[in-house]
Amino acid sequence: MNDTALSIDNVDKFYGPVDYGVHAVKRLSMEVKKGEIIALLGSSGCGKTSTLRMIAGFEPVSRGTISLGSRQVQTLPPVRRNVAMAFEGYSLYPPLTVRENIGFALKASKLSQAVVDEKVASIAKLLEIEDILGRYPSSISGGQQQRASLGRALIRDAALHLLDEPMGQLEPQLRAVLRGRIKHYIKERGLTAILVTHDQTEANALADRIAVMEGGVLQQFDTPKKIKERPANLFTGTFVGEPPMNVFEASVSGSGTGIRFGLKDGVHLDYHTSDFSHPVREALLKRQKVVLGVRPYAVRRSADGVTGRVAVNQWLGDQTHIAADFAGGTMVLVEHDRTSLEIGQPIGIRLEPSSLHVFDSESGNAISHGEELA
Ligand SMILES: Nc1ncnc2c1ncn2[C@@H]1O[C@H](COP(=O)(O)OP(=O)(O)OP(=O)(O)O)[C@@H](O)[C@H]1O
Repeated sequence: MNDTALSIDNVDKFYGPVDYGVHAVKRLSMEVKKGEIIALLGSSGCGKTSTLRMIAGFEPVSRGTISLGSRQVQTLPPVRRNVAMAFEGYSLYPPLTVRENIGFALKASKLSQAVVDEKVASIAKLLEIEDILGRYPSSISGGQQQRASLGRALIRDAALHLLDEPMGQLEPQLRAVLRGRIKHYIKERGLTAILVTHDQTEANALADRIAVMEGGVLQQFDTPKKIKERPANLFTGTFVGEPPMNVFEASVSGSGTGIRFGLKDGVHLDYHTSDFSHPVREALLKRQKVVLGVRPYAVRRSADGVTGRVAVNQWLGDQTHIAADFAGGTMVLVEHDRTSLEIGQPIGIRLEPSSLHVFDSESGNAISHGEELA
């Protein structure tokens, strides 16, 4: 049985003439399995909405193919794709009430009015919009319109559900509650969904796999855990994770028993050759320059570490964020206890070899993550 819900194969999107206009999506290829929830994550302008709109059929594909199951759809109009979409701009029908807007999606399904009403009531309860079902779109708030649009998409029994920033207008507490409910709803029904977001918490909480995009290029397509632990390149490493990964340019040199990373301001990080596996050692010593990355949660304070000076010490209620001047840059540490460090105080900073992410200084591609080659 073919369990592929969606295949995107070498897709390019140009706004304006092909090869000369704005190149919004570049040679994108990805496959989504039935029942998966995928997040397209990236900063503004990275091409995620263009990708979603091409899948839905609202934007023509400049090159490449898009298939739903075994059906190529890139030339079909939206109505013939069997795709349900919740838009950023809501696009509810103004002359219909919220109840009619949500139920409208089931018009073609030949369900009895009683069944439609029951389904609408159930999705409205899930989205906490039961009290506005009789109102018209013009008389409800942006957040309510967004939930109505989401309800209209989720109620459908489509091959694919596309959700564009589905909770962008909602308050944080409501977002957190709805995230859980929406995920449960999608999973319970075995729906396949792609959501666009620039919020990594949302992507991590909802998605089975995250597609990280930047500059129209897919940077990495992996589980949230893999993206965090094994970022494919410097972009993904620094984009995903809060606070962001610390990065430092470094030279690499080896002696008989050691590997030395030389950072700015004469700072050296010395490791024993046995701290790295043979393939990692070989890959590192082939280079003269690399970029070292370490997550703030993985930085340790230790008397025998390299000296940094505290520049910021902030207790956030459940964790401390410390920023230290270190090797010509800033090293951020996250600790679980409240610390009493003074500004300007020297601290010893230790980077365990197992927590080091090493990237190629030219391509930005990952070379190793701790013990393992990337
Ligand atoms: N209709 C258009 N005409 C010309 N350029 C466009 C058009 N729509 C988008 N673009 C450009 O294509 C690129 C990708 O835009 P897209 O909307 O897909 O990004 P995005 O990641 O969804 O951003 P956002 O989160 O801000 O919506 C951007 O450079 C954008 O300016």
